[in-house]
Amino acid sequence: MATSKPAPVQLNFPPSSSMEVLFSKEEIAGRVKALGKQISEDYAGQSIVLIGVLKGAAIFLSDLARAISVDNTFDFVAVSSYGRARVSSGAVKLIKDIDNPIEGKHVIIVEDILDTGLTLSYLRGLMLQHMPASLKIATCLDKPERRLVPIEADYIAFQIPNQFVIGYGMDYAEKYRNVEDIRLFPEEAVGH
Ligand SMILES: O=P(O)(O)OC[C@H]1O[C@H](OP(=O)(O)OP(=O)(O)O)[C@H](O)[C@@H]1O
Ligand code: HPA
Ligand SMILES: [Mg+2]
Repeated sequence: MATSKPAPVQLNFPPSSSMEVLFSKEEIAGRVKALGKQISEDYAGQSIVLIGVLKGAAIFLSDLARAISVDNTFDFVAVSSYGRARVSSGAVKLIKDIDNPIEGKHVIIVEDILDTGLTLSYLRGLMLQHMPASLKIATCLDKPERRLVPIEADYIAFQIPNQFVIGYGMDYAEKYRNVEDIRLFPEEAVGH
């Protein structure tokens, strides 16, 4: 009797230098500076808590925090999500909560990318339970075509079409987070 095993997933890791640059590090720096200025104006005279979503948002948060001139502190959360691309149930689970209370504080959740919206809509609900004075969302990238739940960011560096990207914190199978530009990951290299 023939038994058929599922084929092992083949992951290809082409060099990032072979990938098309969508946004150069200079363009990113320009947009981050502009967002920092906008946030500083919107929160003039107040202090804010930035909450980064590990791991993707770490690099954007570190640049954004330094582009904001009003008092700010930061904290991190981590979530695990299961088969986001394939399963529409979109189960998201918190695996690291905030370290410090945010009740009565002005909070901005910071993400690298808003894609289906499942991660941010889960986190927004969770953070609202902590009764912050206000809650907004800043994202480096917004991929509106992929949205499965209605959610929008308040601060967006760039909108992108439905293409997979890497760099500036974003990974493919944990690689390429340290790439300085945001680049298009080639469709043909995605593991099947
Ligand atoms: O809008 P969504 O469809 O929910 O997708 C966006 C989320 O997915 C990625 O994180 P991921 O869970 O892959 O983990 P990572 O941040 O550690 O890369 C990305 O960093 C966002 O957090
Ligand atoms: O385009 C993407 N790149 C990396 N991680 C992601 N998570 C959701 N979309 C993406
Ligand atoms: Mg993430």
